[in-house]
Amino acid sequence: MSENFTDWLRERSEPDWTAVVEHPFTDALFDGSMPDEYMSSYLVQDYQFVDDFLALLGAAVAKADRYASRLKLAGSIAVVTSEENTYFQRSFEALGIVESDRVDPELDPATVAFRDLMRDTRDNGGYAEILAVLTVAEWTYLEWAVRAPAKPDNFVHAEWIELHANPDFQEWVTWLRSELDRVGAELDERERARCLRLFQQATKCEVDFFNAHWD
Ligand SMILES: Cc1ncc(CN)c(N)n1
Repeated sequence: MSENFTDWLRERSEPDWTAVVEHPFTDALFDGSMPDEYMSSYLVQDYQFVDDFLALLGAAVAKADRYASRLKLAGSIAVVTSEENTYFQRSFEALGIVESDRVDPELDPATVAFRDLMRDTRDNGGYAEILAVLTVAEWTYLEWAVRAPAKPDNFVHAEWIELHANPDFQEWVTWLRSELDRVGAELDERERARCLRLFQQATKCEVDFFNAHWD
C-alpha cells in the first residue's frame, strides 16, 4: 500500500465520514442555535459513550506492543478522567440534568450500537482493531471541531468545541493516526479488511449518534 493506512481507511468510509464532520448538529453548536433539549440529551448519552470509550482506551493500554505507546494512551486516559469529566459535571449542572440521567439513563439505540461495537472490539479485537475504533472517534471529533468559526458564548457549547479543537488534542489525533499507520503496515490483507470493517462501522455509529439528537 503506497498511501497511509489511515487515509486508506478514511477514503473508504465516505460518505459517512463527511456526514459526521459536517453534521448540522455541529453547525448549531457553532452558531448558538442549539436547543438546550438537544444538547442535554446528547451529553447524557455521550457520558455513557465515554464510559465505554475509557474502557476501550484501557484495552489499548493492555494490548499495545510497546511501553512508549502505553504511556501515550495513558496520557489520554488522564484527560478523559479529568478535564472532560469536569466539563460533563459542570454542563449537567448548568442544564439541570437530574442524577438518574447522569448515572443510569435510558440508552438510545445509537448509544447501544456504539457501546456494543466498543465492547466487542475491546473484548475480541487486537491492538490495531482497537486503534481503528479509537481513531474514528477522535479524528472525526477533531475534524468537526476545527471547523468552528468562533467561540460561542454558552460555555457548554464553547468548551465542548475547545476540548476537541486544541493543540494537545490535535497532537493526540496525529499520534493515534501514526500509531495505526505503524501497526497497520504489519497487517496482512485479512487483518486490514477487519480494521476497515470496524472503521466503517464506527464512522456509521458517529453519524447515527449525532442523528439521534437532531432532526
Ligand atoms: C459519540 C462520540 N464520539 C467521539 C467522541 C470524542 N471522544 C465523543 N465524545 N463522543
